[in-house]
Amino acid sequence: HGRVVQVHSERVINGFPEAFSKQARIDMKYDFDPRIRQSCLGDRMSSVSLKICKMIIIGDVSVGKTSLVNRFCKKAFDKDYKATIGVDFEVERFEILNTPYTLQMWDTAGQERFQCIAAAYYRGAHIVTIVFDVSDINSLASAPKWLEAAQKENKGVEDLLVFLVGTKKDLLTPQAYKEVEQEAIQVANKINAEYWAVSAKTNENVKEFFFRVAGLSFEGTVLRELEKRQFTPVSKIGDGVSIQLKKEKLSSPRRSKSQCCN
Ligand SMILES: Nc1nc2c(ncn2[C@@H]2O[C@H](COP(=O)(O)OP(=O)(O)OP(=O)(O)O)[C@@H](O)[C@H]2O)c(=O)[nH]1
Repeated sequence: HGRVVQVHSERVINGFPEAFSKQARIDMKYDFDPRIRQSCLGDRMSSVSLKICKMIIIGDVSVGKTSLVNRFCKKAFDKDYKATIGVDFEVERFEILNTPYTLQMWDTAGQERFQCIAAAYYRGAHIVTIVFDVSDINSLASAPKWLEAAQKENKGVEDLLVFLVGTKKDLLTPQAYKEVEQEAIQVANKINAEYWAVSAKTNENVKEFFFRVAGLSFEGTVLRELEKRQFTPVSKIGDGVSIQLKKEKLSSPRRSKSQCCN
């Protein structure tokens, strides 16, 4: 119990991470839920349960999925394309409102021939990031198909957080980008996703995007935990009593419908 892993100062989140676009955002809030601030900063959340969310990163071949993850996790950009074979895995540890939080990132292959391997890793996702290339409009048109594939492996899960991320923003002029953005926002709204545009090459919006993912998924996790505790007779929020929640193994194949991330 307690904070055993030191989180890098670059991964500390105290303010509520903002959305990229007012026209295609998942929520309309500008701050963490007050109940979350109260319980996290009062240090009542951190010792109780492990907060881990699983994000899958999907999308057409060569749109820039691996580059996006590598820019954030390794601070690197490789201009040469190396196909992802099946799936790659990265972990980032955050500290959000004094509370340790882990984001697992499953970077999957876009190539058709690796699809059946990759799809096996969609299961148990809490966050779905669909990536497209802003300089290739066909890759945007594929977004609904990718979401369907993710939903197929997560049947009955109602609270998937979905992001639609346009990459390679550096390749377009501002005017050309604006035109793509209009279409992307329409697609995002249609599939209930939050829209972002980034460049792994220039690092534009990369950190902001991952912070937003971490912030929103963390909030969802903590709120569910608080709700669950309200139904736990031995302890109420604020009474200072520590309760034991069962930790699930990292490799747990699926969560139940309402127990995301715990
Ligand atoms: N200019 C530019 N090129 C990028 C950007 N992101 C990725 N690329 C390039 O696009 C190509 C494909 O990038 P990857 O990250 O390997 O694409 P991927 O989606 O992971 O590919 P698969 O996993 O095989 O589907 C590489 O040559 C990258 O250098 C970007 O933001 N700007």
